[in-house]
Amino acid sequence: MLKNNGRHKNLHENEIGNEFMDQGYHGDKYECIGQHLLNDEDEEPERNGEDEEPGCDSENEELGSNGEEDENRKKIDRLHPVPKIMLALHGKEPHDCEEGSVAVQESLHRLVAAFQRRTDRTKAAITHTSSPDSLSSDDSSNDDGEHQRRRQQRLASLVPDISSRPDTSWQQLVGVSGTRATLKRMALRARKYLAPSVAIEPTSRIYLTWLAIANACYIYNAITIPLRAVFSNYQTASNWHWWLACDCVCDAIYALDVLLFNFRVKFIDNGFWVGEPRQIRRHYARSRRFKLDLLALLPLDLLYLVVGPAPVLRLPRLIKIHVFWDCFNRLDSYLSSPYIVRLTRTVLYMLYMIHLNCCAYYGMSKLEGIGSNAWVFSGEGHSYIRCFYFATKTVTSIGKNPRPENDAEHVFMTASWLLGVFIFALLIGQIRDIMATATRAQTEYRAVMDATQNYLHKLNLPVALQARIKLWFTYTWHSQKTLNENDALGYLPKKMRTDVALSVHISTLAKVQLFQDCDKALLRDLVLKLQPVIYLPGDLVCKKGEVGKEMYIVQSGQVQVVGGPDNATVFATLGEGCVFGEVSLLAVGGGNRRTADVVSRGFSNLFVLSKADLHETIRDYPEAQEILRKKARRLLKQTLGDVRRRVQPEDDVVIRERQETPKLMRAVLQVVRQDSFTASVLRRSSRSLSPLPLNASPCPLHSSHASVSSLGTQSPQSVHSLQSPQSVHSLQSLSPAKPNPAPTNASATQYGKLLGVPCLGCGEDEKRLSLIGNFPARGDSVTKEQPPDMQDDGQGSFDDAFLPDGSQHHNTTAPTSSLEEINTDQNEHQPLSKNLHVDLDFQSKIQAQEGGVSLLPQNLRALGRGSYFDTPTTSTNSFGNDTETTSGRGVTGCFVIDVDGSNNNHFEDHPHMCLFSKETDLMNGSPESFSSVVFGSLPNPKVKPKSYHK
Ligand SMILES: Nc1ncnc2c1ncn2[C@@H]1O[C@@H]2COP(=O)(O)O[C@H]2[C@H]1O
Repeated sequence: MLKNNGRHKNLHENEIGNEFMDQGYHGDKYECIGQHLLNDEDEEPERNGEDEEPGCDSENEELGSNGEEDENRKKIDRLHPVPKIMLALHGKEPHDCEEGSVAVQESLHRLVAAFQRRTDRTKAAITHTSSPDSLSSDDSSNDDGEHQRRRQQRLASLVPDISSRPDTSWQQLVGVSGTRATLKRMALRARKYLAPSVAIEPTSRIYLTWLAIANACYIYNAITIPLRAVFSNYQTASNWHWWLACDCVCDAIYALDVLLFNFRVKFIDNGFWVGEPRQIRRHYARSRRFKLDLLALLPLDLLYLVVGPAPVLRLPRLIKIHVFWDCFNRLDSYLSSPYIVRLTRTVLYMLYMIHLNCCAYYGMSKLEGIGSNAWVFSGEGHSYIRCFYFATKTVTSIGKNPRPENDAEHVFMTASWLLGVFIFALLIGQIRDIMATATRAQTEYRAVMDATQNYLHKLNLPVALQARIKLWFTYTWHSQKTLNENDALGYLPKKMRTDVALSVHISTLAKVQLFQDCDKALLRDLVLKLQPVIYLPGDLVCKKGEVGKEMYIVQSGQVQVVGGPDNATVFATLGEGCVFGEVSLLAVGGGNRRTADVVSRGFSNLFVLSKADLHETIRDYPEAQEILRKKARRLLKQTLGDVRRRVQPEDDVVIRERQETPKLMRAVLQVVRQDSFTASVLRRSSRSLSPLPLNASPCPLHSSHASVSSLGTQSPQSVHSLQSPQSVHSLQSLSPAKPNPAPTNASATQYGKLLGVPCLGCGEDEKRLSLIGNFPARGDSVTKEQPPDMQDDGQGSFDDAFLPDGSQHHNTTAPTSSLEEINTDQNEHQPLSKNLHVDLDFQSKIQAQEGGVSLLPQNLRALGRGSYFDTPTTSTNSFGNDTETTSGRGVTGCFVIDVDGSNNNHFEDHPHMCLFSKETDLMNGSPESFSSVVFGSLPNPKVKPKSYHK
């Protein structure tokens, strides 16, 4: 039992020792824990004195201090009693296990003693190296209590640092200099690597470092052995012990290479890395390399004792040439510029050949006698330099050498020239190849760029465009050193290409919200489909209205989402990791058109993802679809919001000042009967005339339904005050930019006709349109910037084109029409009021229709032509599925359009819009043909549709 206890003790001691030795910093952590434990006690003033006894600094004294050890033991007993569970596990009662617990406690006591010893050393080191003021106080002060407390505090304040900054605190705590600490760390690491049971990775840095060391020894031997053997003036009796020392070091490294490294280097067997030490040893012992290594270590140098210091005896050391090759091969694959490694190796070969030739020449000269004839070395100057010069001229065949005079000299020269012709030429060729490979990408880039420029030149393209193309080439080359990144990875298996692409672009892709929120597999699926593209400053990446076929991720640089006149309004600036172009790709707005222009701000590197690739991939990831859609909807909403917010302040004017009533209207007013309905309508519709009192109207219809008001000079407040069911409602102007032109003759005629509409077309049972607007000039637009169907609900409803408060969705281009609504029904008014703001971008709608997106039929359906124009019409309405006969050719026509997008053409249920066309029919005519567009509602919502189809 006692023996066992002793074994336990040793075991624990060893463990503790190993822990400290192996773990370096961790050991310090334990110190801190120990210190912590002790600090609790140290806080008590009466104990301070004990801790700071002079004996604490001395290891031996401390160990020998039984009193303190007992004290520690008590502390441990208090803090760490032997756990009952341990006793239970051993099936013993506490009193039965006294001996066992003694062993454990012994170990713990030793552990604590070791902790405390080191802690005290550390404390001493810290206080010793602390600031001068603390030092001075050390010297001067005798009131230890205060000083010790401060030291305790300082020490305690270091504890968190110890855990957070292993390296520096480690150095601080052990009080060693940086170099010593580094050396110690390296030694620990080397020890870890060189532990007998540890296999070494052949690609590890430590093995590569070792190979470089062994290679240096090989090069030393390769150069010095022939040199010392031939040039007798290099190794002399006075310096040969230095050579001997160097030789011994190299031999030791050779031996270590065999024993420490080659017996531990992993190898591949049957496609598996073998790391089992016994197998590695067996494998190396059976290898050819082991035999060569042993041969290289042949201790012929021992013959020095017999024949004296003859460097030739070291020739076997040159057998280890595989170390040289191995080292360069590994460096080749390890370094980022392998060409430098290859070039170095080839140049070394060449220099070594010249070196050997030089030694041979000097050797021959020595044999024949220095300066004995014109061919041999004359003995003048530095022997090695002169011989090296001769050898260089001979091997490269470029120098004029002295003529050989005997057979041996002829043989020597012939061999040298052959060496030069074959081997040297080969090496020079190799250098050329290495250089060509190193610069191949650049050569190809130049060739492509030159060819492109020639072609552009031939095409006679504008110089500016040519310059941009050149700029693109230059920037692309300089930023990624290739014109097509994917080319370089073409030979790799797909999985590996994915890994490469992921690791290359991970910094960007990690910022893409989509990839963060979705299945990680989505990223892998998509990454190879991302095509890198570079855009130059000002390049248009997406054009509003174009069909979206790709979406983009910003890799670097910035792009701007712009809109408004001259693209002057920036909706958003998108940087690295941002995704754009997905709105049209996912048809979130109901169409596949780009909703905004996107411009590259500077040089931008983008990833492009085609529609097909996106759909193919996210088909399997419904959550990704949802995220993209949500984001697209949000963007769409935001863009619309931006458009609305950024409209010119003038556009916000709901009611503008009335313009003067045209003369023609006044003339008409004069000729019609003043108490007629026409006169009443004209007055109400006029810009400046006061309407007659409503009850003066002879028309029963209007007396009961229409409350017409001249709103020309009313303030918005007054408009609101008029909003009774029988009142006229708001007047909207979409056109601040252009004043309403005075009607031309033609339009004046129309205008006149229009003004006469209610009475001309009005039968007793027929209701009329009582809305009159100003005529915009031909070709003027009354459009909105945003097609109404591109709303975020994806349904394309017109209602979504309006702000929640029903305020106007303003045109930012050049709206011109001033509209006036006369409504008789408050309930009717509300939706109509909205509809007055409807975006009527006919041009874009018709384009959209041509592009295959049926926006128009869904939202604008001509339901009928007004009967108040006398121009015959012949065409048939073909909006949507509606087959009603409507519309017509001719000068003008009135179309009542259902604008609520419900495809419901019942007048009773829906507000309507009246649209006047000057020429041709609405559907077949070009958008420019609309000379005027006015909006309005029916005075009587219960009117029958057929009333309008006369
Ligand atoms: N307000 C905005 N903020 C950020 N991006 C936008 C905004 N509006 C539009 N976009 C992006 O610009 C893109 C233009 O093309 P898409 O309509 O396909 O998709 C659009 C969105 O991705």
